[in-house]
Amino acid sequence: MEEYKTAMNRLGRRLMHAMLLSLGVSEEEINDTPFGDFSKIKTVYSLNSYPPCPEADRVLGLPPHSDTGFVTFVYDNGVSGLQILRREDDNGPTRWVTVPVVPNTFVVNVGDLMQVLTNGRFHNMVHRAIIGKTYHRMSAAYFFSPELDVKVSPLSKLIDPGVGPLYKTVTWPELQTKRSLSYGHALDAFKIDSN
Ligand SMILES: O=C(O)CCC(=O)C(=O)O
Ligand SMILES: [Fe+2]
Repeated sequence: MEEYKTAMNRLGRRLMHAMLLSLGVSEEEINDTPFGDFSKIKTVYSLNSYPPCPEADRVLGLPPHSDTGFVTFVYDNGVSGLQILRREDDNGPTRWVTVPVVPNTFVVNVGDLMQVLTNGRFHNMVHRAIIGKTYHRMSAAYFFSPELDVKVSPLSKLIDPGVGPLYKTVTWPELQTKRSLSYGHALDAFKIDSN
């Protein structure tokens, strides 16, 4: 387990760095944040079990939500069931799309705090888990979030000078509290109105 944790942390760090570098944030600026070297990152590992149900259409495995941290890696046992909410676009109205199962890969969910950190450049992903009629699905989610005392705000490089930050400074527990009140819309409370 320790070995797995070390490997996952290395992967999470590489991913977060790659995401920020892709937006033009320098390695130096990333290392200036309280989680650049990952010393202030908190990880949570959660195992989910979704047994089959004859009336699968009438139940949900996990209700719609966005993860509140930075990023989440999801690994499953090869049974599909994770769905993401696609917003209305040229291909159709707002709809649930099943994430295809690709063996030996992780699905990465972008969480609320990544949206804050990148000032909305990366967007959180609303998702849910459905239940199958026949197969038992299991998944393992590895969450990367800041330590409880870390204040997250948009990186200055990603703030448009004419507009200012789109989100207030927030800690993970503050976001979690809002989440329990308005499931799936926790971030709304921390948006800065540009008017
Ligand atoms: O089981 C899944 O695929 C999703 C799990 C998930 O969204 C969560 O644990 O937050
Ligand atoms: Fe989730």
